[in-house]
Amino acid sequence: MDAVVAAVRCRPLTTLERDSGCRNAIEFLPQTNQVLVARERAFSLNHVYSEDATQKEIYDTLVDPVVEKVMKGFTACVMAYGQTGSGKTYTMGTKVKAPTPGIVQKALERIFSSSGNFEVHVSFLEVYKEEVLDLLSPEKKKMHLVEFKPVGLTLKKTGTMEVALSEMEKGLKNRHVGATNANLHSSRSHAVFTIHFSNLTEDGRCSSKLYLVDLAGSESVSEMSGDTRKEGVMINKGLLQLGNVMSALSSSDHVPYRNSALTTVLKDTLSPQNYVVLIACISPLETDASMTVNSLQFASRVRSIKGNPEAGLLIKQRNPIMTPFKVPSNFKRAVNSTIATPGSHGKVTRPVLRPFNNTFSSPGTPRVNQKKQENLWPTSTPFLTAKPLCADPTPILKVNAGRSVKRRSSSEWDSLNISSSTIIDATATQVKAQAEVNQTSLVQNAENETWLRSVIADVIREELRNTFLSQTRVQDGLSPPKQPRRSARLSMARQEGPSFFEHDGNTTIMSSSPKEKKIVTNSEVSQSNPVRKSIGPVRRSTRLSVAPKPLYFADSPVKQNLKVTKQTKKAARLSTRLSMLPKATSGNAQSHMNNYVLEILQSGNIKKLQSLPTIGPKTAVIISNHSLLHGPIKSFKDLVNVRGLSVNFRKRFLWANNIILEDDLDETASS
Ligand SMILES: Nc1ncnc2c1ncn2[C@@H]1O[C@H](COP(=O)(O)OP(=O)(O)OP(=O)(O)O)[C@@H](O)[C@H]1O
Repeated sequence: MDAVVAAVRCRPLTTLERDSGCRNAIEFLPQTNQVLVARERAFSLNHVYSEDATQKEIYDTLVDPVVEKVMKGFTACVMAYGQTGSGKTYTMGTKVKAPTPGIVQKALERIFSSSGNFEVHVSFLEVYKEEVLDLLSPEKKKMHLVEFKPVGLTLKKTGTMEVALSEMEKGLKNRHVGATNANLHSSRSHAVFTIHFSNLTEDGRCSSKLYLVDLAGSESVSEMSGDTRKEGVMINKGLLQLGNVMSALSSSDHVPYRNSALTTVLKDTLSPQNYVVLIACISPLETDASMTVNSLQFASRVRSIKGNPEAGLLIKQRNPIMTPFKVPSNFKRAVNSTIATPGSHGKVTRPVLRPFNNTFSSPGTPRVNQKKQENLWPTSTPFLTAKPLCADPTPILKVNAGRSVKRRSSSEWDSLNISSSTIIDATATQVKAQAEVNQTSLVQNAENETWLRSVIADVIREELRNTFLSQTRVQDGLSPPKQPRRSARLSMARQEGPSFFEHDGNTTIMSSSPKEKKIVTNSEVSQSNPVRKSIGPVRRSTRLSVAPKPLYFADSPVKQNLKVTKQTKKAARLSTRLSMLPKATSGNAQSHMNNYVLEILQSGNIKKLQSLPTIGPKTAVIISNHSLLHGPIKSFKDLVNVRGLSVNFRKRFLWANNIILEDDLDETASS
């Protein structure tokens, strides 16, 4: 059987739809596994099921082979995708008291009817507004994702099919359901019911999982308002990212699993090394043809993924000890959120020094609750860490890479003249720079540990001095000196110039300000501090952070304050696009301009359409699908009739493209 299978199932017309004269716009060509939408667009998939197909037929031909594979140790996923009200929940059977047993019920029946020594656990979660909720926990707790896995997800051991189904029904009562235009009981979240199967053989335990996913319906949010609209936006976001993951899997690109909660949760299973079955559920209505085309495009994309689960299983068997490095979940979260650099979502793998907690957090990263961080440090972590110095007078310096944690003895600290616990806020840019410079080399070179200690001791001494001075001021009845804010301190440091040293191989420039720059040779440096000799060149980011402001800012004071926001970027893009379009100066030129834009609209070419302002990839697809199904757009007025575009789209489009219509002028004049 194929590793990745894409199928389509069409629901029948309801009695109401038939009575109101709706026509079926879908035709099936079962011999060639093709489906034809509105007699215009044909899609070829692995299986096609017309409205007459039964639940049993779908399970037997599509899902049963996958369940067999799961019982042999493979991981698999069966997903129902489609617009709202197209029959996803019906097909999967994820409904309380489902009228006909769906895929979930039949898969459980198949598993529990098999003989052998095995264990089954089930879990049930939903992704609602980008949050992952455990449906089997009584309080429906929100879960955090660590290493792509929801931490603390409830697993229920089930010995019979009835118990497993009752667990699912319990979870379904917790699921978010609401009414939409298309469905009175519409699922407003993506539901993931997972069967964890463990085969207890003589050789040991062989575990696998079957993910049964009832996705929320893709929908056009332009006709929605309030909370439903917000839900719709989130649903579409998850589905869009799912589409991106599928595209990346089919083209062997980087797979952006982390871009949404849904794809993060499904990361384990959405891989060419697993079995994936996608059922695109479609509506037969002519009015839904555009959404149907979208669903079938998604299914075609999935179909093009080439998988090899046999190889995946081989890898799994060859590497049985793949247990990941385990650290407390909240520890990982704390560390990841603190040291992440802006724009990066990846796990931090390099050693990181954080001697002064929160002081040098990078812009945009949330600060971590200091109380929470206490006692979170495991004895062996891949991070080089120093415990926040504020709470403890004997800071712990942990240096990893196989070394044990070293705690400074009290006599050592006495020799540093540190007498009491002090709140240390590392005000010196020097420490940040030195710490960053030595992040890597510190781990590799044990000598540097001594140097780091001396740096920290320097700062502690400095801070003690400041504290002492401020205390004296208080005793003398004076208010303590105010500490400038971190941003102010950084900018002051930048203006002063490098307050640290630069290293260029032979010489080291040491200076406290640009005025008193002193160049010393390496030998001098090593005499004064033998450890510094082994320090590598200063990182570029560090040099930039301490460098004086660029000179060209001096000539243009306005530039200095200019913030590049999203809006300014967008405005700049828009003006560039506009400048590329021909300018309408006279009446003749205006009509020329109108025709030019209309021609692009009529072309229905997605790439060309996107060259017009206000048309992005999504709008381009909507217009292109409209042209395919209803013929090319005849005039700008037709934009109002394109399903999926917002009410104000035409107005915005005309304005942005410099289009002035005579009718509009007449209207404006009369009003
Ligand atoms: N193949 C089918 N045969 C008979 N009835 C069907 C079929 N598919 C769907 N239906 C009916 O259509 C209605 C909508 O189906 P369902 O709730 O499964 O849609 P959905 O895609 O899950 O919608 P949503 O995304 O809003 O949750 C239900 O009343 C269901 O019974």
